[in-house]
Amino acid sequence: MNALLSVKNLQKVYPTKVGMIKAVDDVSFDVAAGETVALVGESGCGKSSIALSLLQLISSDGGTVHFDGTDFTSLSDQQRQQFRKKLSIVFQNPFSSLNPKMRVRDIVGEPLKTVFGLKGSKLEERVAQHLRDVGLGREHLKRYPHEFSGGQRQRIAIARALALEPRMLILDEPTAALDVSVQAQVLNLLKELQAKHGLSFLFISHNLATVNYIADRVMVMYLGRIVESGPVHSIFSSPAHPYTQALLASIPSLDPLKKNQLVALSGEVPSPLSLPAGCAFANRCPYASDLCRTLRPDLLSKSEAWAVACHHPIQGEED
Ligand SMILES: Nc1ncnc2c1ncn2[C@@H]1O[C@H](COP(=O)(O)OP(=O)(O)OP(=O)(O)O)[C@@H](O)[C@H]1O
Repeated sequence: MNALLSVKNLQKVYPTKVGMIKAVDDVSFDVAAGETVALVGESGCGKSSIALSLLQLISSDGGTVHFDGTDFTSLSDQQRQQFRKKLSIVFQNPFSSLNPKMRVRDIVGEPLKTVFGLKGSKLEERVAQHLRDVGLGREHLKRYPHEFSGGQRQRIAIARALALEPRMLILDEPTAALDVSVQAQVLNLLKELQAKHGLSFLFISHNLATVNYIADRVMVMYLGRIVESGPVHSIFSSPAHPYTQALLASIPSLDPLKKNQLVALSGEVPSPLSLPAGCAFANRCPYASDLCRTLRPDLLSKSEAWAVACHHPIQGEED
């Protein structure tokens, strides 16, 4: 696979008054051009820390992030600004991510002005074109964010992210704050835009039904580490990691039109301040052995595109 984004051994540690939190621990993955890779896991497992470290919006504490062949972590701030054009982010909450004092024309136009130097009618034309791409019209140019619904605001955020003509979008729970019917419309819009512009997506979500609908591959995270990764259709029909199995069992349906947020699994999640020596999932795992409690399993290939970090992976029909 020819990777557009290649992350190797990424680390992110937060020093706190009571100790160090390893939010991202030795995470490696690739995203190919045009591919959608999803990152799922319970709250606090480190998904946002990965997204922010990829863009170096927070500094990472180890590892490399190559985008289009260049190591993002070794660039100067100025060089990084250039690169952020190619790798953009859309945040979860369209109510807080858009400046309430700016008109849509300026929200979408600002990056076009500062980066491409557009002004006057050329700028207005380009903004109108980006708005059209996300299903909004010229009549919206002069309006402020509070005049729009949640779904429309997320469309504006997407138009802004696409204004710089990036090759990849990081989508951090892009539909979580929206009504279910609107979620489906935004997901379909993202798919359309992906096909039109050949975009890659890193799609961060709590919602497995949404992931099933939009992603090619999925990475399941638990306490800072990837515990299973591979094609969505394989993993969702026959999960190999007991944690993935438990996540899938906790949702009633893989229909993206149903509200399918992850529910809390039984058993206590270990404190990120003092992780156990062995597998971090062992205390919640029905299959855990003494080996699991003492030796942390590595993420090993199960088949060409499928990897799992478990001493006792669940055997599926394909095995
Ligand atoms: N600025 C910070 N200072 C200290 N700890 C932090 C900070 N940001 C995140 N953490 C901790 O790092 C861990 C990973 O958090 P992160 O927000 O990346 O997880 P997440 O999977 O994105 O969660 P959510 O789905 O709730 O957004 C958590 O234990 C969290 O409490």
